[in-house]
Amino acid sequence: MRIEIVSLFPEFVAQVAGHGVVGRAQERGLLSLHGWNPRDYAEGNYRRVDDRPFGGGPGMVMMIDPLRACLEAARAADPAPARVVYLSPQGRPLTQAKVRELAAQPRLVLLCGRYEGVDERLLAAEVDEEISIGDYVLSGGELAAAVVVDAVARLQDGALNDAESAVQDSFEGDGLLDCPHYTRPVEHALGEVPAVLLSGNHALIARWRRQQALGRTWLRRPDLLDRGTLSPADHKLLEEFLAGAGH
Ligand SMILES: Nc1nonc1C(=O)N[C@@H]1CC[C@H](O)C1
Repeated sequence: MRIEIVSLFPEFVAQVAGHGVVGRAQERGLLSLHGWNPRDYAEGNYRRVDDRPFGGGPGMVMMIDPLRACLEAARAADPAPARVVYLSPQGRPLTQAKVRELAAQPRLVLLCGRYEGVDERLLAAEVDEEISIGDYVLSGGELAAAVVVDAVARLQDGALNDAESAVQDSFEGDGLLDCPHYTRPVEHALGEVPAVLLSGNHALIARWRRQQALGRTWLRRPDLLDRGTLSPADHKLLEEFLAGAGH
């Protein structure tokens, strides 16, 4: 998979996304990141990329032509069809389902805004979809792009040493939150490890983990739990969990 990063700070994303799983995915040739800076495509002595907003108001807006020329160069860099994504609070929320959809694309162009944002005419002409990583305002879209790169990279075949961990992660598969995790030492001043995890009984361990995932989702993110789609076994596990938790 190839990802073009269109940004006034293109090296930013490569630095943030160059470690761990994402760095390894790049080393394994599963993913390549390519930075493109609209300032390299701006005209004039000052290579202007932004200007004041029509209608007045604070801040600056990114201009059409440097971005348009930059996007054209990024598209032309590879024959694979590219999905152009603009990161912005006005976008649809990034979910694991959306990550899976993006991870299946041969190529992505991630457009990172700065200042107040981008001239709407450029967005209408060039962008396939807007995506938000959350309901807050960042100083630039680069961190959001790095989030997309990380989430997409780990889903590339061969990126994770233990493919199972991608399935067990929160939101994978059934959309539940992840169960709690423990590791050595068994005894610690901060508490003990649940005995079931030391039992060696894999069926009981799987049951406990499923019950914890259901219970934690119900307690922390009930919006993710559509009880109507739960199996009878899951209903029973959840009821048992809630009874034990005094709910
Ligand atoms: N939340 C978000 N999810 O994706 N991007 C953002 C975000 O805050 N972007 C900034 C808004 C103005 C500046 O141009 C960049």
